[in-house]
Amino acid sequence: MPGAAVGPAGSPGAVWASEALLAAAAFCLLLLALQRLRPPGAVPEGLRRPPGPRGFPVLGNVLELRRDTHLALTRLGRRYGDVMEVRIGTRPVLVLSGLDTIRQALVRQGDDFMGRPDLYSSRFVADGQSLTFSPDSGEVWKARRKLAQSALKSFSIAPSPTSSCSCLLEEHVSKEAEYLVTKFLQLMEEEKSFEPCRYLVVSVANVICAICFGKRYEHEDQELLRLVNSSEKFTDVAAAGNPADFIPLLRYLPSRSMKLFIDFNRYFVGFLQRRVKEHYETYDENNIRDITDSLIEQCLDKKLGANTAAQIPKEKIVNLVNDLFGAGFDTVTTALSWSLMYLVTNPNIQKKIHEELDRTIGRERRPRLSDRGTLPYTEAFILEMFRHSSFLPFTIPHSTTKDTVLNGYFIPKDRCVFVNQWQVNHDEKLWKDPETFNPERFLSADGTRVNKEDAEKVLVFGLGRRRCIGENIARSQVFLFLVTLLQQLEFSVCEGGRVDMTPLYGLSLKHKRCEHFQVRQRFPVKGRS
Ligand code: HEM
Repeated sequence: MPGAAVGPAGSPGAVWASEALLAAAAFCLLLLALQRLRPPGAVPEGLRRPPGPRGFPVLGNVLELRRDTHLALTRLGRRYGDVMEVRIGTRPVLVLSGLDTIRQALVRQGDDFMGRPDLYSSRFVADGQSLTFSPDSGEVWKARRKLAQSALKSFSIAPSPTSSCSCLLEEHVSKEAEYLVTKFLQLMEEEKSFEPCRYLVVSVANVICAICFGKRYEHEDQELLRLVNSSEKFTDVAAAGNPADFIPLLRYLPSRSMKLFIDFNRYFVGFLQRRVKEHYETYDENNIRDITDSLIEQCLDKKLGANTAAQIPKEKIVNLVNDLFGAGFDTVTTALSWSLMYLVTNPNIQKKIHEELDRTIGRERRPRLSDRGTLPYTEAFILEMFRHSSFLPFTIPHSTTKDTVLNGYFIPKDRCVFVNQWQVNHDEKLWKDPETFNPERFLSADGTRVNKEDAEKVLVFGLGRRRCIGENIARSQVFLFLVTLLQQLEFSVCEGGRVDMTPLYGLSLKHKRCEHFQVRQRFPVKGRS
């Protein structure tokens, strides 16, 4: 059309211009749509994929990570940085190190990193309904977490109606710790040496049993012993990096550890179901005895509709007790057993704790939770035990809830994330001589107080949305158990007895049990209040 390219509005030229505009707009829309059709996981322009080691086809980096995964990933992190990607089988896993990077991900970008991956082993925990391990991180998870937190609070910090203790938790722990003192002295008389973990685990389990079920077990109770003494069957398979979680083929091959894991979970659920059934049979709405009763109350209250529990399917309320009981005994027992190992291998440190206890609490009265702020050396010892042992080397695996960016790296939705707590606690940029066990590193120059900033660098309870809900209870328990034991007893290992502190990798790092423990009573017990 001659002359059509120029002309006033309404002329053929104007029609051309608007067609060109339309075409340009359509082209932009098409580009946008194509961008949106970017294959999942593909890196958008201007961003990078996290660096990481090349792996073998099919296996990925599994051979490098097979043993002491926390150490292997710490070594690799030194080379590739705080945001690194490895492959386990064909599945990419994001590994986070460095306190600042972990704080950025779990706290400042907490919503993006609060998911849990759908791992094969998690399907067997609490019949796939676990608050802690299941992939749910939506509204139901939030409501369940809130309910579990409030139940835990009600039955631990609530005042004790029957004793002079400041709260129920203090009452339960004091009772169990006193029992341990008597038991250890009796074992010394009868056998001259003993293995302490077997007794610690029942006492710690009794504290969480009292809170959850209002029940205490004898140390010889076979039903409880079978449960608490086989927890390593759980921690072996639930450890970060278990190949069967990432390489589907392995699920079809016979595996002894997987079979033990499944059996353990079945027994665990059965044990808890029996307790819940007993509670339903004796339930009295005017006498809410423990956490199980209070969860039953929430279930029955659901029809009222206004409370948090209203959003949660009924069966997912009472089985919250699985998570509380499961998380509550192995972790605190492991903390106490590492503490005893550090005490017997560092007698000078034990002596300083004894001196502090004699000076501050004396010998006439029982230690209390309120003594916590008054024993800086003992607090520093506990912090150093958490840091040095880092017995939960990783948090429970996280996953991303949407596409996100961390430190300039693109991280797609549903990426499995390992958070390396061990690396933070042994980072030379944060700690002087990190491999040395030295409680003093947490104390002010005059030794009279714990340096809060240093204490907050120790990473054992996770951070952000998924941070441990039992942290306060756990810290209080470790403190009161230890202080009550150490007020009365001096721990040592009999002559020639070997103490092997090599950590054995799992969800929690354990040490080999030591049969050669001895105790000495520090002073005769008389008329204690
Ligand atoms: C020294 C003892 C303990 C340590 C070191 C510890 C540590 C942890 C860690 C690292 C996590 C995972 C955080 C994450 O994934 O980012 C966690 C989660 C959890 N802990 Fe603890 N914990 C201890 C004791 C307890 C106790 C006594 C209870 C309850 C009675 C408890 C209940 C839980 C629960 C329910 C979760 C799951 C939270 C969620 O997924 O939302 N923990 N804990």
